[in-house]
Amino acid sequence: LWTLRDLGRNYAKAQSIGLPVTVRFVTPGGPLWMIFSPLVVRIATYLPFTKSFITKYRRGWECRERYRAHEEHGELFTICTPGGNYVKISNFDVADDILKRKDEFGRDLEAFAVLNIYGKNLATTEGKEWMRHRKVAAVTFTEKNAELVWGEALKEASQMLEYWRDRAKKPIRTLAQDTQIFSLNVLAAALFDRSYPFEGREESEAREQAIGANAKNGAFGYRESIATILHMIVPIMVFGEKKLRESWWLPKGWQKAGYAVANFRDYVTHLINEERVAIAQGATSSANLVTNLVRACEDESSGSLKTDNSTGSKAILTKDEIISDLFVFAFAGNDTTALTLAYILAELAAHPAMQDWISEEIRYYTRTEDVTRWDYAVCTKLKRCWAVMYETLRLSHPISQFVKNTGAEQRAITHKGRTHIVPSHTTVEINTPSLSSMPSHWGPESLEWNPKRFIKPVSGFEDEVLPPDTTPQFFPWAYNRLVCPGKRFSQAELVGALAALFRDHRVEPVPETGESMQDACRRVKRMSEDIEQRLLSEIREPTKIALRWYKATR
Ligand code: HEM
Repeated sequence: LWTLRDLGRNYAKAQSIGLPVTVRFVTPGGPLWMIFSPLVVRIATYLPFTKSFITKYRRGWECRERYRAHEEHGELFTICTPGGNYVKISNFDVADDILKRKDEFGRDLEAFAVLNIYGKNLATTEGKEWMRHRKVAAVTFTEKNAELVWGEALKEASQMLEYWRDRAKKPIRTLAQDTQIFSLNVLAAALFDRSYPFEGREESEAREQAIGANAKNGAFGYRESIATILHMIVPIMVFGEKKLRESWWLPKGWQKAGYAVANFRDYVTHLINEERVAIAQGATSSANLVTNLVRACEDESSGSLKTDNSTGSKAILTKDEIISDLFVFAFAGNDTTALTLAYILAELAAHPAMQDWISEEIRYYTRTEDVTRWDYAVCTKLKRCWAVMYETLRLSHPISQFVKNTGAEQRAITHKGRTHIVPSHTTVEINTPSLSSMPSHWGPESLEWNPKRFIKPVSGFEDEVLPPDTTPQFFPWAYNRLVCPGKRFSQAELVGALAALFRDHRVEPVPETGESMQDACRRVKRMSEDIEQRLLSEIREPTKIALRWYKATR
């Protein structure tokens, strides 16, 4: 009854906006629904007449429906739920207007509170506080750092390929978990300058058992800590670090998460102190993110080193804020890139001709198969690899919605000459899967995965033209003030991975019994675009994609 009362109230508010209204009986971001919806939806798949329920209620429906929901309800419409109203936007001008009015359509800080494990940071602040973090982030992600990422991505991807060819269980069904290990290792190098050899999940479990798994030490301490934190972020938020560590009655894995939080803090604190001493001694250092972040803060301070947590008069970030920002870089930078790489590889497996198309270009710019000799300058030359990355993000993006909130006041939105007043505390979501698939903008074949749409062929590789990576009509990394600080980082990582994997090798789906290769490709394409939203949007059943890597013959 309570739910129905809230739904009734919200319906009245939704109608006042003057946009078409559609009702959902559960709140998509409600914690209970987040936990139980996969189970509820799975049960529904076994029942008759549930197709429409599954289409609307399975989390991440926006990624599967793409522009079709807006075709049915209009470019702007309101979803009314018991927990609040959601205005969905699929119009470039309105989206642009909302993104520009950052102070009016701010972040839903409550939804982001989960990232405050180490205190407030770039992703969980607004206004002046956000500007302070943002200013430091802007000088932290340097081209030198992207170069470091490029080198590590090449190395890790070559090792991952070796694993897939020689050591992994065949056929390979671990695409999603392997790309996560890849991305975690690249992140370790970029953040801390620590290089880890690629190893499959089973290999690392065997190694852990051999050395006696302990979250507090071991050569892989940092990497395991961050992986554990990312995996257990919800229990960490609910119970807190101390309770997780001290509650014997909680599952062992949860206790381990408590130690992982402390472990990451100790590790980073140690590195920050080391860096501050290096600065005091005038030593030059590497371009990793810890170094860059600490140096950016020290440059702004009076020069006096602070090993305590005081802000002083000039230092821009305290030590805790530096730790929290580094954590959020790891959080924002790991799964986004890992999931994107999984999408890319699945799409490429389903489109063999595109593998040849990018390989041709990679071979043109790399004269040797020794990846350690591939200069960072090669990265921006591989336009076809960039096009593959763009096209995949266009159709399958790990962050499907730009979620904004009207905050304490009502806000006006103008659409096609009509002004709509959106009440206070209403969520406004820019629906990118719809914007990036509308046939009116992308053409009648908007749902086809075709990277060539991003390349203007002229004559020869050197003259091919690639559009910018962010415009108001295509913004996988957001744009203007909100642009992702890790944009270059992720581009170097993804293009590096593609170059190392596809120069001399190809991947193909392993057909099921009685299935032709063509049908297997179609199935893999379908599965790679069957997306479900967990924390981010990801392939719903990645283990059902079976792959095989082989050396290309020429
Ligand atoms: C394919 C990979 C990636 C994609 C598609 C991506 C996309 C985005 C987008 C769209 C936003 C804006 C979100 C919003 O305003 O609601 C964002 C923000 C952010 N991204 Fe990325 N990102 C990627 C990789 C990375 C990496 C590798 C890092 C860091 C190592 C990173 C760090 C961040 C941070 C810290 C923010 C928040 C910025 C702020 O609040 O000012 N991202 N990203």
